[in-house]
This record gives sequence, structure tokens and C-alpha cells, in this order.
Amino acid sequence: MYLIGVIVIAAIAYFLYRELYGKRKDLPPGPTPWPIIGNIPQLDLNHPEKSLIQWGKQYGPVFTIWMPVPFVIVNDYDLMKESFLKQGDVFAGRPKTFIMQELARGNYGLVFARDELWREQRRFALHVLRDFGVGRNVLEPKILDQARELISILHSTKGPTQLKPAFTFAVGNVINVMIVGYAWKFGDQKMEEFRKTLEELPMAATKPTVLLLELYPWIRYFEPPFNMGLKHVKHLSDKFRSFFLEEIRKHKETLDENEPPRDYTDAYLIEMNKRIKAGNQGSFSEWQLMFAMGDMWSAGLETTVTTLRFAFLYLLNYPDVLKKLHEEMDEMVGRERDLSMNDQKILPYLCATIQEVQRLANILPINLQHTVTEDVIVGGYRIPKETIVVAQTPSIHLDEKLFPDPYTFNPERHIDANGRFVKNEHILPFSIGKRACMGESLARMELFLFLGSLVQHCDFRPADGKTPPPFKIITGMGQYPAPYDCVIIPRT
Ligand code: HEM
Repeated sequence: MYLIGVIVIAAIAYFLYRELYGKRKDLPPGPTPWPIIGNIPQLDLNHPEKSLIQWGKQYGPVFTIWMPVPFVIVNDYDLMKESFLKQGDVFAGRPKTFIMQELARGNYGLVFARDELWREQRRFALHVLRDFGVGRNVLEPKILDQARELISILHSTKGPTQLKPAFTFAVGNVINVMIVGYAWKFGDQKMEEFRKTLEELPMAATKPTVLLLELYPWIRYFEPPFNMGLKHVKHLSDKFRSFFLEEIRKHKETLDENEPPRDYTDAYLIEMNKRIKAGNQGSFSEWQLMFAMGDMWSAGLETTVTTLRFAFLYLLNYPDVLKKLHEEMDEMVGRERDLSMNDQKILPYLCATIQEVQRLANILPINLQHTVTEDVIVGGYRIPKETIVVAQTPSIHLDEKLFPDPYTFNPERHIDANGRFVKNEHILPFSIGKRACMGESLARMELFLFLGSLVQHCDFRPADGKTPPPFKIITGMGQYPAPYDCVIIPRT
């Protein structure tokens, strides 16, 4: 009995030592984590970026939080450049996760891919994106087609309306045209079903019981009788994938390898067949293609739609800014001709507004996790290979030393004394280093052409004519404005 008591006390003492000191001693300091659940209870769940800013002030430019696995947070611009940019390859890993293993049998796709597969697939995808016009202005008319559709949908609304469905339609169609070559009609049932699955999947995959599986994978054997949520995630993932499988099948049936590719799927299949013939398939497979298509959708839709929704939330709250945008547009472009990317030069206030939206919105309140591919020193601390590291860009965007009164929406801060737009290197909504957003050029085109065309052809007013929607934010994987209504008045 005495011996059992001693063993239990020793086990508890060892557990507490490990949780409170042992596992932390080799990483940068940070807030003391709770046993098992780490720092999650201390995090402001509505505004995690604020907790990280606060901890940065307390613990310095690099610190560790436990989520419940350790995240080394790099909270300082110079240190971010020093690490994520100058040692790009070392900071370009991604964690291996239980959920990716379950859903994809490994790190496939683009967002969670790693090592050689990621390098080869990212290079190829960027090359195709360039060929499809991000660099060569082939995509611009396609985005403008969707902008015209979007305006006509919004012009036809009567009374208070939510912007999200129309934005999702327009941004989703740009991705669909690029990946599979066609656009949907507004309200299409298939698009609606696909959009719903795409929205539900990340929510289901980040349910607390599913996240717990990352630490304790054996819990999955208790479903059923317990509902861990894993079966639901798998069901949604299969549904999501079936859309891409169908598209790959249709593309294979109609592919003409002697013609230029119609879209990303064609380009991928042509490259894969070429490699198979040459006996050098590398990481090219239909399995990988399916996950890459899914990643472009999931990385490209919600991010762009949320940024646009934030933009109009600010504009409804800052009508003077909207008024200036209207005046600039009327004076420099008018309402007759289509906008073009070349107009960036003559629309400094629009460029400044977009930059300010991206500075303030911080749609990823904790930036996406990387891992280090080898042992490395960050800010004087030795970080072991495979540790998760985060370039915490929101802390830079909200730094009062760089942006006085950082929580105020003020596009003027990006305009110089000569009225010119000043691009600010500290504003990094697409992140930094080798894993920075692959769709940055496309997203910048969409933000400029959609926002600009909307300003050109619509006026936006609060739902009741006077009370702007509140800044209510919903936080999950990302940060989104709560649904809000507004009234759209055509500018004819
Ligand atoms: C306003 C819109 C967008 C924002 C704010 C945004 C932001 C980001 C951020 C912060 C990351 C993480 C980078 C990192 O890990 O450090 C990322 C990754 C990524 N984004 Fe975007 N993104 C946007 C639009 C798009 C679009 C339209 C596409 C579509 C083609 C896209 C495709 C990707 C991909 C594939 C990755 C993973 C890159 C990699 O791991 O190598 N994004 N994005």
C-alpha cells in the first residue's frame, strides 16, 4: 500500500515536472501552460491576435505558446525577415497532422504539403497560375465578367441585403474558371451544395473533440459509441472530393493534349502524362491533383470573400471613406468603362483603402503554422527540427509604433504628402517567406477589380439608413464579420 502511494506521488510529481518545466525548458519562454490543455484557456478566443500582442510585450519578440502542442511565435518584423525570409527553406515545413493522415493518407495538396512533394507541386501550380494570366492579363477579363455579374445581382436587390452570397458566387466562379474552366449561374444548386460542404468542412475539422485526436489519436476507437466528430469530417471530405473526382473524370474524357490546356486540371493532366511517358512521374498523381484543386478552393474562397466583407463593414462605418472612393472613381475613371489593373496608378485612395482593410482585418488571427526543417536558432533560442513556428503578422499590423492608433480604420495613413499611395512592407496579409500565399497576385487582382467595380457602380448604406452594422466578429479558424445587412443603391 505504502509502495503504491509512493509510485502514485512520484508519477504525479513527474507529470507536473514535465508539464510545467521539463517539456518547456528547451523552448523560448512564454505564458505558463495548463497541464494537457496548454495555453488555450488563457487565449482571448474572440481576438487571439490581441493575446499574442500582449504576450509579445511580456516575453519579447519570440515566445512559446502551447496549443496544446508548442507554437514558437515570431512576433517581430526584423526577426521574421531574418528567419522566414532569409532562411526560407528551413522555415518552409508544415506539421504532420493526424487529421491529414486520416483524410488524405499524408500531406498532399498545396497548403499542407511538405518536403519535395510541396516544392514540385508549388512550382508547377505557380507556373500554371502565371500562364493563366495572373501575369499576362488573361484572368483580368474573367474577373471583370464576374464583377459585372456581381453588380447586376446587387443592383437587383430590394431592401436590406447580405453581401456574402453574391461575393461567394463571384469569387468562387473565378476559382472555378481557373481550375475547371467554367462558371456557375447565380443560385445554381450544385454550386450551393458545394459551397455548403466547403464551409462545413473546416468547422467540422476544428471541432474540439477532433482537435483532441491530434494529441490522443487512440480516442478514435471510442467512436461509436461516443461522437468524436471524426466520421462527420470524413463524410464531408468525401463529399468535397467527389466534386473534384467528377471533374477529373470529365477532363480526362475530353482532354486534347495537342491543344493548349483549358484550365489548371488540363495543364496538370498533360504534365502528369508527359512525366509518366518519360518514366519520371515524381509527385504527380490524380490523388495529389484532387487535393491541390481542393486547396485552391479552400485557400482562395473564404479569404477573399471575408476581406471584401470586412471592406464593406468598414465602409459602412466610415461613410467619409466611401464618399472619397466614389469621388476618386468618378473623377479618374467615370462610370462608363471597365476598370483595369492599370488603373491602380490613378486610384491611390482605392489602393490605400485595400491596404488598410488588409492591415486591420487580420482574417487569420494566428497565422498558418510552419515547421522548421532542421534545428535552427531564432532570436537566440535553439528551436528543434519539426517544431511549429508562426510568423505572427497581425502583431506587426497592429503595432502602435508602426501604425499610430492601430485599431482605427484610416486609409490616409497610406497616402504621402503628394497624394500618392505608399505600399507598406510591414503589411503582410499574404504572409512571408517560401510558404507565402500562392494566390497573392490573383487575390490582389480580385480585391482591386471587385472592390473598385463595386464602388464605381454601387452606393452602400446601412440597413435602416443611419445605423451602421456593429463590428461583431466571429472567430474560428479565421476571423469573419458576423452577418450584416446593407442597402445597395445603383449609381447610374
Ligand atoms: C485576400 C485573399 C487571400 C489572403 C489574405 C490569403 C492569405 C494566405 C495566407 C496568410 C497564407 C499562409 C501562408 C503561410 O503559411 O505563411 C496563404 C496560403 C495559401 N494561399 Fe492564400 N490568401 C488569399 C487568397 C488566395 C487565393 C485566391 C488562392 C488561390 C489560388 C490562395 C491559395 C493559397 C495557397 C495554395 C496557400 C498555401 C501555400 C503554401 O503552403 O505553399 N490564396 N494564403
